[in-house]
Amino acid sequence: MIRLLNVSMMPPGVGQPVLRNLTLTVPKGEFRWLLGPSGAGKSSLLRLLTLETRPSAGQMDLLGVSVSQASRSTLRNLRRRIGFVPQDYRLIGEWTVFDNVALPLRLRGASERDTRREAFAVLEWLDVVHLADKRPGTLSGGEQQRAAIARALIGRPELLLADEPTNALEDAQARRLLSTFQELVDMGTTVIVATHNEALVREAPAKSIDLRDGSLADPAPQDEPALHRSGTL
Ligand SMILES: Nc1ncnc2c1ncn2[C@@H]1O[C@H](COP(=O)(O)OP(=O)(O)OP(=O)(O)O)[C@@H](O)[C@H]1O
Repeated sequence: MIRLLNVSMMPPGVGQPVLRNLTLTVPKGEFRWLLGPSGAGKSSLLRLLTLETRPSAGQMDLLGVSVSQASRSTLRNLRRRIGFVPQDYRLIGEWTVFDNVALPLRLRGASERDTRREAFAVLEWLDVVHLADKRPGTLSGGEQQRAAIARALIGRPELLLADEPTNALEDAQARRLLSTFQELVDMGTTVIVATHNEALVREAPAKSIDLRDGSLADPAPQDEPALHRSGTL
């Protein structure tokens, strides 16, 4: 469950908030599109939800943790429960795809045996297992994007956040990614996907968080109960 109550966010050195007074709830195991024109605040909201930045006002509860009151170690544990696919992938160029994907588990001190098993499982899931030994710089944009998605999924996150995860994918791959999101939702994962891809949104209609100029375009629907907890997005 994600709950924001009157949350604003003002980056340091910026005179005005880039997110204003957001109040919204996303129940566990639900999917939301994160929509809005360029500059509306989608990436800023994802940065809040990945705990890269903190609210400057308001209250944010993520996966049962009240973020403003949480200790450093609580936040560190919370971060491990969140998977993020950044817009720019952030793959480490000197490492193989396998090592990039394995990183979250290695940071947690998982055994090499478990790490290999999980890494190959997510690489297969994302259809990039044949690229395990390649370096990101030798891959196409779509391949790098799928590797970044595999890295976000390796820890079996309870919350998956993705920033434009289909912008380098061909239509068939984007559709396939939609079914991966559906599988995650069916497993109880909360999934939030920022996108400009209107065709994709039409293909998988679901509730959305609509931002305009740092605020919710239409605050009311966020408070309505979920219509679909399973089945199609
Ligand atoms: N750290 C920062 N310092 C200054 N301004 C910022 C900062 N972060 C975001 N902004 C501003 O906040 C606004 C929202 O930016 P954000 O990147 O969240 O929008 P977006 O909806 O993700 O846009 P796009 O679809 O183009 O990626 C923009 O006007 C941006 O310039």
